[in-house]
Amino acid sequence: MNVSVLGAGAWGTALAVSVAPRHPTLLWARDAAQAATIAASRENGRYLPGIALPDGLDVTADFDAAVAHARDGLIIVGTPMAGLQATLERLPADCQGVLWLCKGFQGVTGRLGHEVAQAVRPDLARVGILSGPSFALEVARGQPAALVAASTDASLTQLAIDVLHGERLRIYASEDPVGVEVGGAVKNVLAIATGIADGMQLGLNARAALITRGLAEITRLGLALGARAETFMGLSGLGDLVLTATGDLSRNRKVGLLLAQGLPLPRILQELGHVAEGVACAATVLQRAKALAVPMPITEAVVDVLEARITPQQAIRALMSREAQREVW
Ligand SMILES: NC(=O)C1=CN([C@@H]2O[C@H](COP(=O)(O)OP(=O)(O)OC[C@H]3O[C@@H](n4cnc5c(N)ncnc54)[C@H](O)[C@@H]3O)[C@@H](O)[C@H]2O)C=CC1
Ligand SMILES: O=C(CO)COP(=O)(O)O
Repeated sequence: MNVSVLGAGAWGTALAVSVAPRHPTLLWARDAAQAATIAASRENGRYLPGIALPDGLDVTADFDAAVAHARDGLIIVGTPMAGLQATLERLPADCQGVLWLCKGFQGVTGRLGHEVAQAVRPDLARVGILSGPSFALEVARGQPAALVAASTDASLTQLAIDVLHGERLRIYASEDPVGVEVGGAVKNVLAIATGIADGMQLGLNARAALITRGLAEITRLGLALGARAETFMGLSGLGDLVLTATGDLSRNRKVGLLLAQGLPLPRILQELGHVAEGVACAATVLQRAKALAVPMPITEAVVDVLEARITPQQAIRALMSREAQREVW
C-alpha cells in the first residue's frame, strides 16, 4: 500500500520514517530547498535531526506527485492546523483515504479538523484523524507507542490499522473523531499551564491538580461538542494530556516553562523553531467554550498569560482563589 505524508515537520517526518520500511512512502515538503536538502542528506536536519531516513522513503516538493503516489493508498496530512484547509483543498476527489495529524482548532473559523473537512471537502469519501501520545522523536527512533485513528467511517480506521499498525506502533480504532480532536487540541493548552506551574516550581501536587482539573475542562468542552465521555479516558485524552503536560519533549510544555521564567512570548516562539499549537488555539478554545457556556478556568488563565494581561504568578493566584465547589466534571 502506498503512503504519502504531506508536511515534513517533526511529526510528519517521524511517521514517514516509521511506516516506510513496510510501505513505499513519499514525504512532501512545501519548501523545494528543504526537500532537496533532506533528499541529499537522508535526514531532516531542520525538524528531526539525528534520524536517518530508511530505504523506501523518498522526498519531494512536488505536491501533485506526492498525491498521485498514494491516491489509491493512504494520504497523511502532517501540517500544523494552520495548513490543514489549504492542503485538503488541493486533494483530488478520488483519493481513497486521508488521515490528518494536526492537533488544534483552526484560527479564524474555530473549527476542529473534521469540521474543516466537512466545510471545505465534504466530497472526500474517507477522512479521519490520527492522535494520541506520540513524541515524534521517540516514534522515529522506533520506541513503542500507541495511537488512535478516529473516523465516522470504519473502513478508514481499518485502512489506518492496515497501514500503520505494527510491532512498534499500536493503532486503536475510534468512532469518535470529535472527542479525539478535542482531547488533542486542548491538551496543548493545558501543557502550557503545567509548564508554567513546573517552571514556577509549584510542586508535584500542583502539577497533578492541573492535569486532573484540566481533564475536566477537556471533558466538559468535548461533551458540549458532542463527544463521548469515555474517549477522554483514552489515548487521545488522558494519555496525551499526561504525556504533553509532563514530558520535556513537548513544545507546548516548553512554552509554559519559559513563560514562567518571564520570557516574552514572541521570543519563546522564535527560539522554539517548531509549532506550539496550544499558543495558536488557546483563545479559540476559550471562545468556543464561552459560546457553549462551558467553564474553562485553567484555559482562561493560560489565554490571559499568553496575551500578557496577567503574569504567571497572578494566574496561579486567580486559580487558587476561586470559590470552593463540588468536584464536578
Ligand atoms: N511533533 C510531535 O511530536 C507531534 C505533533 N503533532 C501535531 O502535528 C502537527 C505538525 O506538528 P510538527 O510536525 O511537530 O510541526 P513542526 O513545527 O515540527 O513542523 C511544521 C511543518 O509544517 C510546515 N508548515 C507550516 N505551516 C504550514 C502550512 N500552512 N502549510 C503547509 N505546511 C506548513 C512547516 O514548513 C514544517 O515542515 C501539529 O498539529 C502538532 O500538534 C501531533 C503528534 C506529535
Ligand atoms: O502532541 C504531541 C505528543 O502527543 C506533541 O506535543 P507538543 O506539540 O507539545 O510537542
